[in-house]
Amino acid sequence: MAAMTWRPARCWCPSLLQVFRFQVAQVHLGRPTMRASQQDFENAMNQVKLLKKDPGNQVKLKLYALYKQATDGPCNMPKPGVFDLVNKAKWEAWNALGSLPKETARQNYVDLVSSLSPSSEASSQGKHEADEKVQGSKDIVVTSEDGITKIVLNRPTKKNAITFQMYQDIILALKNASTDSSAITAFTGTGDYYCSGNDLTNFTSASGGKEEAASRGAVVLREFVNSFIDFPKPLVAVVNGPAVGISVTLLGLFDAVYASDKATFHTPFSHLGQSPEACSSYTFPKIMGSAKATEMLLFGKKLTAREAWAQGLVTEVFPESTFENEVWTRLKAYAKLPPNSMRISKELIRKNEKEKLHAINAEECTTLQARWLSEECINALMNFMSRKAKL
Ligand SMILES: CCCCCC/C=C/C(=O)SCCNC(=O)CCNC(=O)[C@H](O)C(C)(C)COP(=O)(O)OP(=O)(O)OC[C@H]1O[C@@H](n2cnc3c(N)ncnc32)[C@H](O)[C@@H]1OP(=O)(O)O
Repeated sequence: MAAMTWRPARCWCPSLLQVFRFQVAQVHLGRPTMRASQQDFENAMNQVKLLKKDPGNQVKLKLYALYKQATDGPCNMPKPGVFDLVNKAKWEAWNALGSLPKETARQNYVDLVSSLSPSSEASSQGKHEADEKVQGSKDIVVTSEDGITKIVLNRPTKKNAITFQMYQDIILALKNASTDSSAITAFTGTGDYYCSGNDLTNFTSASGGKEEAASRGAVVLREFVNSFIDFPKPLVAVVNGPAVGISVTLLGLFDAVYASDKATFHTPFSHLGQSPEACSSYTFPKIMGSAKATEMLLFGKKLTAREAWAQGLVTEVFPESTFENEVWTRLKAYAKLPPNSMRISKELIRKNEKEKLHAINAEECTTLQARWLSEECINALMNFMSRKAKL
């Protein structure tokens, strides 16, 4: 293979790549404790698929590089284009391993996978086994009592950012809640955040090319938002803390929004090279007027709970100290009202716009699918992922 001339190209995110090269160099120097068999290697590959906790992008790039080195040997692919940021990061990772022998790469891969805390994974798997059987993942917890089905975003270490699995779990939870014995369905978050929106690694960690990931994302998003448009029972958001992105835009499809006074409401779509979703391109101007909607959806103005209340996005703001007690006491009382009457009244309020909302949702998803492939968006996602990588 012709020696690859390596020019110190202007890195799109030098800190991430430098950190990554440094880490890969460490792996390169790693001395295999024993020679991993092919079976060990295959077992390690299967173990990666079972990891419950996302190991982060640096580790995933390292795993990718060691896998390629162990199976294909030294990097033999042409360097991707400057704007193909994700594949360029993967190419850099592999190329950084140089002439590391296949056997050593295989052993390092096995060692790295086994270091991703399999014991704690096992205990957490045991601990959440029951939950996952019910909801599909431990990150969405659904309970039903006092006439209220509560759907809880339960990923506090990641500010309740929504993964692809969580989108699916919420769709299922709403489907089940629409026919269960509860009168009201409520959403809330665990920890200090309500929700920090879409998990920004959803696309960078997705298998297949970025076009496939964007297409799949648009399909999931459209189904996800439709499940809110079509939900037949009173739907209440209990906003326990800061809300970002899709967790804010969805509020236009809720029937009531109760917020702690520590909650904030932020839709940084332009910053992310993205565009509005969850019908907010229609509901926000309708709720707060086009100028206030522009400040949020285009300029990314973050609102306090009181500002969101003044603009009609929030129904009522409660002091943090009494928020949980006041809101759940009120919802338990509302849940005792005749459920069919509430459902029929909601249908009267919403039926005239359902078709329009479905069409708006479809258009927003098509627009977003293109935005996710834009350089603006890819750069923004990479910047987010490298913002903590410091040398
Ligand atoms: C099917 C696809 C549907 C797509 C629909 C379109 C939806 C669009 C949106 O929702 S756009 C909005 C996306 N969200 C964001 O841009 C927020 C990004 N996060 C942040 O800005 C900050 O994390 C913060 C302001 C929310 C909190 O900051 P801070 O208090 O400093 O905490 P950390 O940043 O350290 O966060 C702790 C931990 O959580 C991880 N994390 C937080 N938010 C996200 C996220 N949205 N995606 C992925 N990961 C997130 C963060 O990386 C930290 O992880 P670490 O401890 O570093 O492993």
